[in-house]
Amino acid sequence: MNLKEDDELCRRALQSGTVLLYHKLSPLLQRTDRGGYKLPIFQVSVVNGMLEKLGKDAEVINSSVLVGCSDSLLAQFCLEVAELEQNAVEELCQGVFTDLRKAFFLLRSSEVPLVTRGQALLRWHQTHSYCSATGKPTQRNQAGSQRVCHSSGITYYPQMAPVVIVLVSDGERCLLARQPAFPRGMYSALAGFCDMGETVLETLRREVAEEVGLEVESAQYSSSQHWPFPQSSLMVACHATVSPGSSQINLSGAELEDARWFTLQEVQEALQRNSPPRDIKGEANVFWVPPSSAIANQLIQEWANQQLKS
Ligand SMILES: NC(=O)C1=CN([C@@H]2O[C@H](COP(=O)(O)OP(=O)(O)OC[C@H]3O[C@@H](n4cnc5c(N)ncnc54)[C@H](O)[C@@H]3O)[C@@H](O)[C@H]2O)C=CC1
Ligand SMILES: [Mg+2]
Repeated sequence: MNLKEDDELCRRALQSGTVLLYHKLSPLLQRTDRGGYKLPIFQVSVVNGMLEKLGKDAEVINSSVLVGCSDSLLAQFCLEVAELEQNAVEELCQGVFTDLRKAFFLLRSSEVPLVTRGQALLRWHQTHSYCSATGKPTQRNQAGSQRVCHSSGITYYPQMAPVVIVLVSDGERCLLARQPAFPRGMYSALAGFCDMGETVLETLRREVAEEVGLEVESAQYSSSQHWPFPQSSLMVACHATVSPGSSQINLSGAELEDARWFTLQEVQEALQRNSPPRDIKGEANVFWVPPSSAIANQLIQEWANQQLKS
């Protein structure tokens, strides 16, 4: 917390901290010996060395934004290097800048929260460099935890839009749906943004009614997750039930391409597949679910475990 409030302290923490690199909001990933990918976290001295080799001003490092603190209490920062030559950075850092949606599937679940938080903060800075009241430039503090317009006195803080994501069950089956933009074969839980002033339960009931025409009987909170798409959301994950007698799906609006009830067996098979399945080529109809780093996967796992118990 002190690092957010105290510019000088934060500047010092940066000198001994670690940095994640992004190029136009795509994080740098490195290949592992086992053919997978990992998220490299660089010592600031390494990034400074890289800047020097590229003939860049050492001041660039000061535009890093504080993302968090490691288990060993080292401050962690993220840095947008869009002004540097992408290939040159990739070569020097032995990595590849990778679209975040792809990185989601490539990284371990434990690496995902950090990489998404970094991108969300960098994106927020890029889109809040002007005051929406005066149109004048805003100034960030050293940590990048706020921006101030000195003309209007308004302080801006990074924002998240609340979203409810809900796995609906009729007791025997669970309801999963797909949007046209989803990768082929992938189905997920229903989701929707909270309207201004709504409670989580009101959003949940409205979204289920709007998207699939069902009336929720009961609902229960499960957990939450930060989600970087399309801007920055706080996903509030819930389970809900509908009465088995009123489970007729009625797709409405253009948002969903399909919504279906899936049995426990179908869901278990999907959970065991890779996300996305490697053998997807030619198999247009193979059903799979979001990867374990997505909260939808966690809801589906919880539902399957609950069904197995009962
Ligand atoms: N983490 C996960 O496992 C999953 C995450 N999601 C995410 O949940 C979010 C919401 O799901 P949707 O079904 O798309 O929402 P939705 O059902 O509310 O429909 C999206 C529409 O809502 C409107 N909207 C209202 N407030 C908005 C805001 N603050 N930002 C953007 N659009 C807003 C827009 O017109 C947009 O086209 C998406 O960002 C999606 O990526 C969805 C499924 C799984
Ligand atoms: Mg939706």
